[in-house]
Amino acid sequence: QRGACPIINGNKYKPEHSCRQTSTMAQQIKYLGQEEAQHIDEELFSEYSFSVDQLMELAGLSCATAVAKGYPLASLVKSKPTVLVICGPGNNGGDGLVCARHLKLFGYEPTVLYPKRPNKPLFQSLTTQCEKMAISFLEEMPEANVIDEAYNLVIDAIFGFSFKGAVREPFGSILSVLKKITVPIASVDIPSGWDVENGSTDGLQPDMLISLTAPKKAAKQFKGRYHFLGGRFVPPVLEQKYQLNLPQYPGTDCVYQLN
Ligand SMILES: NC(=O)C1=CN([C@@H]2O[C@H](COP(=O)(O)OP(=O)(O)OC[C@H]3O[C@@H](n4cnc5c(N)ncnc54)[C@H](OP(=O)(O)O)[C@@H]3O)[C@@H](O)[C@H]2O)[C@H](O)CC1
Ligand SMILES: [K+]
Repeated sequence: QRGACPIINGNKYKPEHSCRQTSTMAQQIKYLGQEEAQHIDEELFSEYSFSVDQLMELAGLSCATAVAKGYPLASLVKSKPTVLVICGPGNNGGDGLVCARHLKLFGYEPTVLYPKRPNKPLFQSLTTQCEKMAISFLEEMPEANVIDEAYNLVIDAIFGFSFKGAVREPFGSILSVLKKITVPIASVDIPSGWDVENGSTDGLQPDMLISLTAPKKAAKQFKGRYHFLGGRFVPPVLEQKYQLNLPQYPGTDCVYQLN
């Protein structure tokens, strides 16, 4: 069923409808602006009483699942199933730590670069969980040729929907290296360094994008091979309030392939 119909009829999608039938009444999935994404996030915590770590766990699991679908273990070209996970200073970085842990459980060999660590219990716990699962942490960003030789792919969990302005160090240098690598990049929620609404013409060009909750406007500029939707935690009332028109996730899957 997945991808059979490009027009999505929110949670009222019925498989027996043909595309011709649904196109008259269906609406496309919504692409969120920066403020709207932040409002939804805030509402999930305040009105709906979710905790950050609950949603981060589901977001990170979605990312690991999308990676496993796009880059199955059997398809990897290096002798070991190595993955470099680069984590930023906010919740996007937290998603990356959760993703690394699930990738390890899925049989990958993740290594984490986490150069700016917030002094908060949540991020310290996520770091400890990774360390206790024998996931190693790098001290510094490797050169582009080293990444190409050592890793099958890179997970970009540096910045998400709160990114604004010119990139500050050390992330400017990290992004410059990422622009030079040839192994695929999978970006969590937004390709890091992209304007959340307008994208970027000379920024990263990830091979995979995993949009969380709903795609952000920048995702319209995404030209990579795989666009997944993840973060299957939105209560229907909230979805309706913001008219997200989310697709029906297949069965019990935590990701939906948009293209
Ligand atoms: N509802 C959901 O879908 C959920 C999504 N999750 C993930 O959370 C991120 C958004 O997380 P947030 O913490 O709000 O923000 P970011 O991770 O995008 O980044 C904030 C940090 O980045 C620093 N920052 C911002 N701009 C720059 C810049 N130009 N240069 C360098 N650093 C920058 C910022 O630093 P400040 O000094 O400005 O504070 C922050 O440290 C979302 O995208 C999802 O991935 C949740 O996991 C679950 C719910
Ligand atoms: K990102």
